[in-house]
Amino acid sequence: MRTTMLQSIRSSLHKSSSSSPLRRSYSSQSAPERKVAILGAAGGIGQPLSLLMKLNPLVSSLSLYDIAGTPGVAADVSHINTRSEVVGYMGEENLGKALEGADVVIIPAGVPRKPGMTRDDLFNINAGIVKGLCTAIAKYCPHALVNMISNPVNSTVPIASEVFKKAGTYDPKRLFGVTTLDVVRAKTFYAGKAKVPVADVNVPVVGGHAGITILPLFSQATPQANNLSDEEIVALTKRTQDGGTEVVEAKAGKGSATLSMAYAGAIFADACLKGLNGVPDVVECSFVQSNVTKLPFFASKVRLGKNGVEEILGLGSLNDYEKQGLEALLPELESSIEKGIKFANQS
Ligand SMILES: NC(=O)c1ccc[n+]([C@@H]2O[C@H](COP(=O)([O-])OP(=O)(O)OC[C@H]3O[C@@H](n4cnc5c(N)ncnc54)[C@H](O)[C@@H]3O)[C@@H](O)[C@H]2O)c1
Ligand SMILES: O=C(O)C[C@H](O)C(=O)O
Repeated sequence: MRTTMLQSIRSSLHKSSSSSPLRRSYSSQSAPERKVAILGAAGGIGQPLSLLMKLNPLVSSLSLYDIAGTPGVAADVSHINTRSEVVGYMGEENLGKALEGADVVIIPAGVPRKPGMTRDDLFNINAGIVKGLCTAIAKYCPHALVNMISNPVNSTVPIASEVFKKAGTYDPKRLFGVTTLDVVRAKTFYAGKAKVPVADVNVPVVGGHAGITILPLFSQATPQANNLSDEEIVALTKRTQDGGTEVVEAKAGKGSATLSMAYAGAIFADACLKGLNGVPDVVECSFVQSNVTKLPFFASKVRLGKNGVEEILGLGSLNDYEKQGLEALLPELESSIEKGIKFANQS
């Protein structure tokens, strides 16, 4: 029973756009040494994400950093009999050690929403946290792939890019806003409505990670469902855009999505590791520096490789409803990006 459950979690983490025999044998037999650092590891997302990364056989060293609570989380997770060595680091004086040699840094550090708040309401606290952490990344592991989870992602990713530019370490191929939870939600909600097996579903989600900037492209969903009305597609779109708020309200003041986010973060980090390891055809949606629209950052499908972003895939063909959604999201996304850039340069 125990083995079966572990196997199924692992196989879910390892399932991706291509499941060739080459990939299966590669990941299980000859995975190189990889260090993953989680910043904010003792938090609501950080703890289950630490667990999921401990289950990932592509990780050889797991570095858990937070301002408090990491010794306990690290001791706990380290007893799990999987490949990675786990070390917990607590306090700013230990941040450098936590980051040194990291291949992938995942950042879920910062405050979450309460009911009635927007993600942008988190800016005042989280912008400073992200800026500090990215300054340390530039110093201690400038070549790591950075997976930004902290909200507002539409602004924290631009903040990170400016910090790295100032430090002279910016490589746009290595900076990612994690929007995987939007994809996870779109898949779940679509499968439920279209009555198709959820494991077979793919839905690209583009734009950004807040409200209307989250644009699921159900016209490109597979398997294609012909049984959904326009009204149902509108409702699915809105539910995907409001998925975070749905959880915030249900948690009634006790935070935002943590478990589903940890799952989504683990999927995205796994994709980054596979890309680094040379696994072909690893494609995930992510908020990255982009030429897909007139905006400097945009989420779309991205092919991951040995240097991070290998190729930014276009939007594909959009129907009229999606084209309207795209036009509508650009001003809000632009101002969130500008806010992040301005913050990084003035403070
Ligand atoms: N991208 C997404 O899809 C997505 C989804 C869910 C949540 N989030 C965001 O993730 C963030 C974390 O959410 P949570 O529920 O885990 O919050 P949480 O409060 O439970 O945990 C945050 C952790 O960050 C730590 N922290 C604070 N300042 C730090 C610093 N300077 N260095 C290192 N760690 C620090 C805290 O000690 C805490 O353990 C929030 O900003 C939330 O909005 C993003
Ligand atoms: O909604 C939030 O505040 C957290 C996160 O961005 C989410 O989408 O669940």
